Amino acid sequence: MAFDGQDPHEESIKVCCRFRPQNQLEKDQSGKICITLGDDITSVYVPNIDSSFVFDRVFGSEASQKEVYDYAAKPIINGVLRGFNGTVFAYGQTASGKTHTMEGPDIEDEVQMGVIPRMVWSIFDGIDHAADYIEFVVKVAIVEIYNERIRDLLDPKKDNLKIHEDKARGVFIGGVTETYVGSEQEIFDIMKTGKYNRAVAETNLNEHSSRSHLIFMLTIEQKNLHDRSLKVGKLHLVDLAGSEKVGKTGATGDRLDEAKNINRSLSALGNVINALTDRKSTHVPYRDSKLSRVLQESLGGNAKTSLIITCSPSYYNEQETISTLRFGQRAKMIKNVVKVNHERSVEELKMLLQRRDQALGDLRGRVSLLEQLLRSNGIPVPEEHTTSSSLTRQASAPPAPVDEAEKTEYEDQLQDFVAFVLAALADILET
Ligand SMILES: Nc1ncnc2c1ncn2[C@@H]1O[C@H](COP(=O)(O)OP(=O)(O)OP(=O)(O)O)[C@@H](O)[C@H]1O
Repeated sequence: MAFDGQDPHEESIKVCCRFRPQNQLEKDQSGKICITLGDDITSVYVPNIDSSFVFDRVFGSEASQKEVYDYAAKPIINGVLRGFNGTVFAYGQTASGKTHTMEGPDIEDEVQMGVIPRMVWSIFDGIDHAADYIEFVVKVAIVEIYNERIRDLLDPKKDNLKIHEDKARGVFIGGVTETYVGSEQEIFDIMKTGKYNRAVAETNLNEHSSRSHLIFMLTIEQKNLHDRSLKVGKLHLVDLAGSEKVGKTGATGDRLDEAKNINRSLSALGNVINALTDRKSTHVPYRDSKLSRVLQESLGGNAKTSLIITCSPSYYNEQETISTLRFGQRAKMIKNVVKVNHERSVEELKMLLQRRDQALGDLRGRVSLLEQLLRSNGIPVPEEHTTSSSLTRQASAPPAPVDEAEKTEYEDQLQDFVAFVLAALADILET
């Protein structure tokens, strides 16, 4: 495995906190604010619990979509274009601004568009500016996790997809529809299809968009046409379900089950984060929920990850805001180990074999030339040899290679043999 000159290295998760403006309900409740933002743009103080929380960046309610994207998501997208895995996810209570941040109120409006549409523009911009010997393939998939089932939003009949893991691909969702895309507009159309399929389920199965986790997955393969090497970057953009406590929702019956499932997957996510940041913990419970399993590489694994926690500034939602801030603070301690996913393509391997065969041919030619020289000087040419040490005692012709695995050994022996003949010739010249 090659790493594009960059060895695997540790990288902390980047955690940003975004406060939205107060909504009408909050203004009607009293309009009181429960937080004070620090002048340093990285801290937020909660007077009621006399605690400060420090993040990589804290965005106030006036922060633009572009500012949030440029700081929290763009570096991750650039990483994916260099062959790293990347994840941007939004966590916060219902109506705190997760969807506003990830999608935005209008995915085609330049000012209002959120992280996902901005990412689409960045990716195609990156592709347009890449060297012309790099060939790109971009694939998109969209799923939601609802009541512990993974549903394919590009083919809703697939409503219980399974998670698999193997050495080459890491953790992945088996059988998910991956659509090849060649332009920004194609991705926007796919996003609309996904949104439509999600909305159809909504009318059938209660209103659930804020109760399911939405995962937008994008894979970028880039083939270098010069050396045939292949890099694969995977991007996960995640809009989580609301994180509020079950009690506050006033849910009963099916809704209560739903709320418990959301809580279960979010608390499983919290447990994973706790285990990753607790030195005493030896087991990370990724398998306790579909969500934590899908995000396995993003938390403590091979991915550049950015978490955007979204909060209400209102006194009315203070408890949820504090719990979100604590979640973010804990996540900030996670260290991932990231590396470029540099895979060997079949063409690259064929080319390397071809080069080695050529080098072997060159060596053989050199050997027969040297043998002729030996013979013309009346020196007997050794018949067979096995190791370099036996060469010094009894020179011999190298054995024919049996298979590819033996070629390297054969090559070494040829080189030893050439060295031996050169030494013999040097002796002749001296005498
Ligand atoms: N930073 C912001 N600036 C202006 N309006 C915002 C901001 N964040 C959120 N809003 C508004 O607040 C409302 C709720 O936001 P949003 O739907 O994004 O919440 P959510 O966290 O995704 O909720 P859910 O968990 O239900 O999906 C929306 O009307 C949205 O436009």
